[in-house]
This record gives sequence, C-alpha cells and structure tokens, in this order.
Amino acid sequence: MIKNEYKVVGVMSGTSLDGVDVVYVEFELDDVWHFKMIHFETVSYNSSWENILRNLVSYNVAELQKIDEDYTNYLSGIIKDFINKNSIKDIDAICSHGHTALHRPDIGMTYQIGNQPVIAVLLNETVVCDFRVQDVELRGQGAPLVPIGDKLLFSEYDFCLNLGGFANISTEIKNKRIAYDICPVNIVLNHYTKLIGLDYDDGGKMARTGTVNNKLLDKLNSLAFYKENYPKSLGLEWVIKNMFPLIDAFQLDTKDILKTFAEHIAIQIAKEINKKKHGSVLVTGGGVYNNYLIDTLKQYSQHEIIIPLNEVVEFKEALIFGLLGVLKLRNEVNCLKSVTGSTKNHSSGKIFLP
Ligand SMILES: Nc1ncnc2c1ncn2[C@@H]1O[C@H](COP(=O)(O)OP(=O)(O)OP(=O)(O)O)[C@@H](O)[C@H]1O
Ligand SMILES: CC(=O)N[C@H]1[C@@H]2OC[C@@H](O2)[C@@H](O)[C@@H]1O[C@H](C)C(=O)O
Repeated sequence: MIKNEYKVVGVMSGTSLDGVDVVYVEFELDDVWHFKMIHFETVSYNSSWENILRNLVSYNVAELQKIDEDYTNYLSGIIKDFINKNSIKDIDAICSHGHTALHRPDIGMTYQIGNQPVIAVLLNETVVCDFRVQDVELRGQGAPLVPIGDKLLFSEYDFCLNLGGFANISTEIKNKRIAYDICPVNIVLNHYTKLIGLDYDDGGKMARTGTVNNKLLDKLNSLAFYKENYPKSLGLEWVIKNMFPLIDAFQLDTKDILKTFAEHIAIQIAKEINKKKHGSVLVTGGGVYNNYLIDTLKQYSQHEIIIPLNEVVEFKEALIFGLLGVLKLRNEVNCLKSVTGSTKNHSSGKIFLP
C-alpha cells in the first residue's frame, strides 16, 4: 500500500540570493494534501558564494562543473547542519531545487547546480532534485513549478499572488491552473531606495509620505506588456529597457516614485484579480511586509486579501519543492502542461539514493 504521510526537507535557492531556504515539513494526504511546517530557516550565503552565484553567467562549462561540485558539497553541509541543529530524525527524502545557473528553455537548456548524485551520499538520505530538466526536455518552459503546489495545498484561495522581484499569480480557469507575471515589484522599488542608500522601503513608510504623479502613473499603466495575454513573464532586462528610463525622465523625489509605483502595482494586480468577481487572494513574498503596498492593493481589489503566517509568506517555495519531491516519490504529476507549456503533464525530478 502506498503511504500517505511524508516527512521531508524542502530546499530552495532563489533569484534574490539572500540565502538557502530550508523547511522541515510533514505532508499528509486524505482526500486532499495537508502540510505542517515544523522547522524553517533561511541560511544566508557568505559573500564569496553570493559573488559566485551572482556571476554564474561569466563561467565556461568546465568552470561551472567545478562550481556545481563545490556547491553540491556546500549545500549538503547547510542541509546537514539544519537537520542536526533541529535534531530531525525522521526523513523520507530531501527535496532540493538547487540554484539555477542557466535557464534557456528556448534552446532546450536549463541547469540547476547543487543536484549532483553525490548529495545523497553526503547526506546519507534519499534526495529528490533536478525538477526543471525533464519539463524543458518536453518542450516546456521548466518554470514556474510552484503553481502545482498552489493547486494542491492552497486550493481554498481563488488566487495565489507572490510579491517578490515581480508579482506573479496563479489561479484556476475552467479547471485549468494558469500562472503568469503581472508587473515588477521589489526589483523596481529596491532600485530606487538603493540610490539613496536603503536596501528597501521598510513597511512602505517612505512611499506613504509621497505624492502620486498621475502622468507617470498613466505612462506606466500604458506599457504594451499589460495588454498581452498570458502566458507571459518579465525579467530584469525588460525593466531596464522599459521602466527605468520612463521613471527617470520625470526626475521625481524617491518618495513620489515609490508612491506612484505602489499605485501602479496595485492597479495592475487589481486589474487581473478583479476579472473574477469576489474571492480570496493568498499573498506571499517579501512585498507582504510593505504595508503601504498592501493597503493600496486592498483599496483597488474587490477580493479579500489574505496574508498567511510569516513562515508561509517566506518559505512557500521551499515548502512546495518538498511537495514536488513527494509527488515524484509517488510517481505522480508535479509539472503541469497548462502552466509550463510542456507536451504533457508529468512527474519530474531525479531520485538519488544514498
Ligand atoms: N519590512 C519590509 N518592508 C518593505 N519591503 C520589504 C520588507 N521586507 C522585505 N521586503 C521586500 O521583499 C524583498 C524580498 O522579497 P522576496 O524574498 O520574496 O524576494 P525574491 O526572493 O527576490 O523574490 P522572487 O520570488 O522574485 O525570487 C526585499 O528585497 C524587499 O524589497
Ligand atoms: C528557472 C528558474 O529558476 N526560475 C525561477 C525564478 O525565480 C522566480 C521565477 O524565476 C520562477 O519562474 C522560478 O522559480 C519559482 C520558484 C517557480 O518555479 O515557481
């Protein structure tokens, strides 16, 4: 009989390079999946690793392979410390995303480092990893992978909205899960606070004191991307080309830029979620802590805005990679063609035994 309870360690290293997110989580299946997060921690990168990861594009293949070996060792050390520190005894698998070194689904390539088979030997545990490769082989985008977790763990919400570098959303339309990027968020806000020596606008306090510039707001809302249909995604290059010059031309005070941009974000998100009448939106990602942004979003949205516990706000992705690993162990679908555009739904990832 296939078991219905799993205890796994979920591991994710994302684009912001603030560190490795690690969670110890219990999953249970009755008619639907349930989770309980038991331990969670972000282990910061030291400056040397942060530097290497930030510059991965500048290495050749041989150098990358060496980095991959070193990173696999480093990551297994982080996971081992987490397990020891929390005296975790019962583990079905470590489910690890690794760190994306190269992502070119257009030429059939995606490469996450930290996923070498030796990781299972180093940890002396079953490891499930390399979740994106098979999807790209099946002509999918290999991303985003989190929406299957939104579907299986957070189905009571009409939307799952993440406010990270960009705002992305996942929802169900005619029984199909879809997901796409809405607009830039922290990637723009942080750019302007960094110019005055702040990492970010804590709580959105500075934005709250600003004034909305309606001309700039209109220009931002008129960008062509907002008229495109899903699936669609944004990247830093798009922001550099389309947004910074537009904003800079107005020569505004930082607080006015922040307030105008918060208004822009809220309008764009509301435009998408208000396509459904009434419902609920689960909001995660660091943007949740920007109270001014959340207040503005609430003004524009006709939905209930729900902010979960901090551990879900901050560790939802690591949690969901834990679930992707469990689904792989069960040989069940963990990649949705409706989201990634692959030729079929499939069970992705590699299982390495110690
Ligand atoms: N107290 C706060 N006030 C305002 N903004 C905050 C606060 N705390 C975090 N943030 C914002 O959240 C950001 C981090 O969010 P998160 O970790 O979700 O981003 P990310 O991992 O880069 O996102 P992505 O999901 O796009 O990879 C910070 O850079 C900052 O802009
Ligand atoms: C290739 C890759 O690593 N993509 C990441 C990245 O970080 C955010 C966004 O771009 C998302 O597409 C994805 O990660 C999330 C966790 C996902 O797959 O759902």
